[in-house]
Amino acid sequence: MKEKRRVKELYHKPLIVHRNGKVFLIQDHDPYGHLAQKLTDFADMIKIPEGVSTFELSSYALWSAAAKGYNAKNLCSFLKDNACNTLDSTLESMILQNMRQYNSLKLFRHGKYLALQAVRPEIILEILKDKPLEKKVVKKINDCTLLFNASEKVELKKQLFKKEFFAIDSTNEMGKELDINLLNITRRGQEFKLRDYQIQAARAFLDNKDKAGGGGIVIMPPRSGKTFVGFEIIGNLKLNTLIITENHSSATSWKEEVLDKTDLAEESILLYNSNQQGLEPITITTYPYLSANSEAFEHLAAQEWGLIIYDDAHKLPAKKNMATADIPSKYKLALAATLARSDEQGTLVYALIGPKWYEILPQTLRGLGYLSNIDCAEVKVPLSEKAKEEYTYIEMNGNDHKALRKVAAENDKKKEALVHLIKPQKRTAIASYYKELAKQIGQDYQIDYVTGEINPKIRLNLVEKFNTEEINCLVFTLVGEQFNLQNLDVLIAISYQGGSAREEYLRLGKLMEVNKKGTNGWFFSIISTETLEESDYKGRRRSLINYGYRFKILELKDLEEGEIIS
Ligand SMILES: Nc1ncnc2c1ncn2[C@@H]1O[C@H](COP(=O)(O)OP(=O)(O)OP(=O)(O)O)[C@@H](O)[C@H]1O
Repeated sequence: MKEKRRVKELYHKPLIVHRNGKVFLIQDHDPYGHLAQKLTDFADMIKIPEGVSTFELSSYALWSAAAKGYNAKNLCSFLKDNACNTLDSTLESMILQNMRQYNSLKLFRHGKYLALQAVRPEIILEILKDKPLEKKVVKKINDCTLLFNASEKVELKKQLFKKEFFAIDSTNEMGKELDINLLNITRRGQEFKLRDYQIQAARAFLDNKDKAGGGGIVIMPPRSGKTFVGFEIIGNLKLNTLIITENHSSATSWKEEVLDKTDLAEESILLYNSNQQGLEPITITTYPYLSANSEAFEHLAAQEWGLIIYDDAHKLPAKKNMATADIPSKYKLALAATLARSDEQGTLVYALIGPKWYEILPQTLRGLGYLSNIDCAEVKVPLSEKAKEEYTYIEMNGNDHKALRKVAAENDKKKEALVHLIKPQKRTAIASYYKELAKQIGQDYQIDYVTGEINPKIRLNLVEKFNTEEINCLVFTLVGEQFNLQNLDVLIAISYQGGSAREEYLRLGKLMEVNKKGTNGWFFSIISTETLEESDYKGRRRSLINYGYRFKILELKDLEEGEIIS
């Protein structure tokens, strides 16, 4: 009895703060997720599975917090008030040290050079201890200032970041004025109003932007309206803007939205895909286009932008995209659903662009009714006799994993599960990594399919037909990832790009927007048991569980026995 009381007392508060900076949140103590949301102000969300969420007081998150106006003493008091353990003194000094970093280093132009100025000579001495940084120095002009070649900016920021130094980039240009206003009634004639959290996100950027050289990050889940946060910021800054997106489809959709929801004339908005074009006050382009066309890149980089919006900013740390961070602009906004990357370089965005000014968690938006609740299920089916024979043959003769994954993907038995899951009254999308499989399902069940082989115009037309509810079911491959499928009830995955957690999150993202009926979304993944596909899927399932989703495991007989989708 005494022991029980002791344990209860031990966990009578919501947080456990580890000396290495990990913060564990016991969700039972935070039923509405307010504390989890608060933690995003100064920590990075690592995972939020049911039960206990994990956050990390990383150096960049603490630097961001200091930039937002938090002080180390208040932050430590907050942690102490909410933690059931005693705060380790080494952690307290780590917090203090990291927060002191804010405003201690500045980058600015010095003639044709880049100057890095520290508030104390010891910081410069520390920097010079790092060989790669020391090698880049052109000249030391005094105890607190080093000069570098201007072309080294991105590399310099990258290396400073590696060593956990954060420099405020004050090299930014002025930009040109732009007369632009958001419309309350869109050009398509609909009422338009920003949601409260979108206004907060834009305010967080606008209020803080000048504290760290004009750059900053906003993190919001898929389908939460990051585009509109971007508009609110453009509408307030009223400066010429370059928008860089992940692909052509998303660039087109930015253009359509700017046209629909602002008073800017169509000729002032440009989809930039040829360096022969003149630039417009709002120019939209893509990372792949810029990385493949150095002339176009140079052309854009020679302008004085007022604002650059990096959409899907998790793409920025990719080697081929990183140079885009060097395009000069007065302000820079990075928009992302997550900074997670398989190479773990996502947080480099802090160094390249600036602090995290705002983050809202998916669970907060689900609680507010802006994102739908999604039921996830893994449907396990055995290999058919034919597939089993093929699978075993490959295993015994070279064990080619690519070939094994394909056999598992094309397992005939999956179709038995599929017929139970496609309901005429439910709006359903079927996702397949393998295009032949997508085509075959489409042909076997007379469902329209969107694959890379289909003419882009026809693809767009099929998506439009789906979104206007002329058709209720669609099969898509990787090319379909870029399209927004509206008012979806069910997503069924039938084949996979190995263990890609990103593909999993993008697929799930298609169900996140609340459907017209306000019912839960259903996400089914059909998996061939005792194959590589099954082991790949474990990691994918884990990644969604870490975002707070719950999984049911179903077998064929469960589908045969009863109605799974209500
Ligand atoms: N303020 C709003 N008013 C009306 N609809 C909204 C609003 N905000 C978001 N939406 C809806 O959410 C959808 C998603 O918006 P948007 O494409 O900007 O999200 P996103 O966060 O960029 O998503 P993704 O990460 O998938 O690109 C919009 O098409 C719209 O239907």
